[in-house]
Amino acid sequence: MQMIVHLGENSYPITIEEGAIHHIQDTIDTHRKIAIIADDKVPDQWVNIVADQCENAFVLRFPAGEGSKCFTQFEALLEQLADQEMTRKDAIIAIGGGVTGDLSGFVAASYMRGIDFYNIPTTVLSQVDSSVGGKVAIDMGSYKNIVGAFWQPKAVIIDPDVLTTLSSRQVNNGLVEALKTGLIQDPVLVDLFEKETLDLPQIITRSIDVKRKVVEADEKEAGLRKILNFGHTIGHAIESAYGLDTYLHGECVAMGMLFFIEDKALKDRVLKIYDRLDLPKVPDYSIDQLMHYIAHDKKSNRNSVTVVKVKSAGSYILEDLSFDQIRSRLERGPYEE
Ligand SMILES: O=C(O)C(=O)C[C@@H](O)[C@H](O)[C@H](O)COP(=O)(O)O
Repeated sequence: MQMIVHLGENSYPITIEEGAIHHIQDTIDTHRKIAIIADDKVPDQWVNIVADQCENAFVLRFPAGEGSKCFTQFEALLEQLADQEMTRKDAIIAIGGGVTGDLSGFVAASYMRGIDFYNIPTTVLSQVDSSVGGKVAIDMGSYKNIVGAFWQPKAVIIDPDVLTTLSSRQVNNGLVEALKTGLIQDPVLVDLFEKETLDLPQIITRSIDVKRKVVEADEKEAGLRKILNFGHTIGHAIESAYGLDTYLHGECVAMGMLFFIEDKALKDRVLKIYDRLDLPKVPDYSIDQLMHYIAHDKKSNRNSVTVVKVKSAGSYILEDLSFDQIRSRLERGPYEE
């Protein structure tokens, strides 16, 4: 199936289809020089399938992990594009997860002030969320996504078949972003997490459809798009406080959501889903340290931060909380009502 993200001249198609990786020419102009960027954990088989369909491609690998979303890696990739004499007419294809998409997308947004960027997500997290919407970024030290741009891809190709090479931890990590999407916008998506078997293609399709609509309504996060940050205010802070490679992004978002689910029955439901997904418990934390990171959140103002709360599945409340109010939320802890 195909969906279009309607953004005027930045509109693009999203293909969601088993086997889609075998016919990328349907949405990618492959008759030009193409830099394929993937981290070193993306299996060769996926990279080769894509490279073999391009007329003139070269592959750039970088070390897997959040640590690669840094200035050094960003610069190294840009240098390699220049060494390969990439021009403004050429393009980048990212194959991988959220880190690969964020980093390669920011390289694409920056090289010669912007070249075409295509995303072929190969993790659940990137297939349900990060590949769509054009947020591209690197981290600065332990501040997450603090340097970046909005740079929409020209096309996104989602092939659920490529998920077969992922570890179950990676699958579950990604599913958290889909659960997040359900909690803020789509109760049926939440129900899917309680079925006997998890229907991944359906979870992906429903998540991306919500994401597409939110991005169409608010591309640059002036208002509504902030709801996609449910769980991220405290989640990003935990991710930073524990070192960016201790917990996975989705695991931290799961922890962060608990602080702002404001209904006991819903929280119990969500905790059962967390058990099923084998997610880690919220570790001990220093409130001062988390507050330090929260103050640098992109949703922060001078003394407050916009947070997303959920009282019933499929609906959100956007609220400005003072730092003191956030502090008392942290004092109460994630498991209290
Ligand atoms: O696309 C968005 O908008 C999101 O907020 C999706 C988030 O799940 C994603 O993790 C995003 O990268 C975080 O955004 P940030 O603005 O807090 O860096």
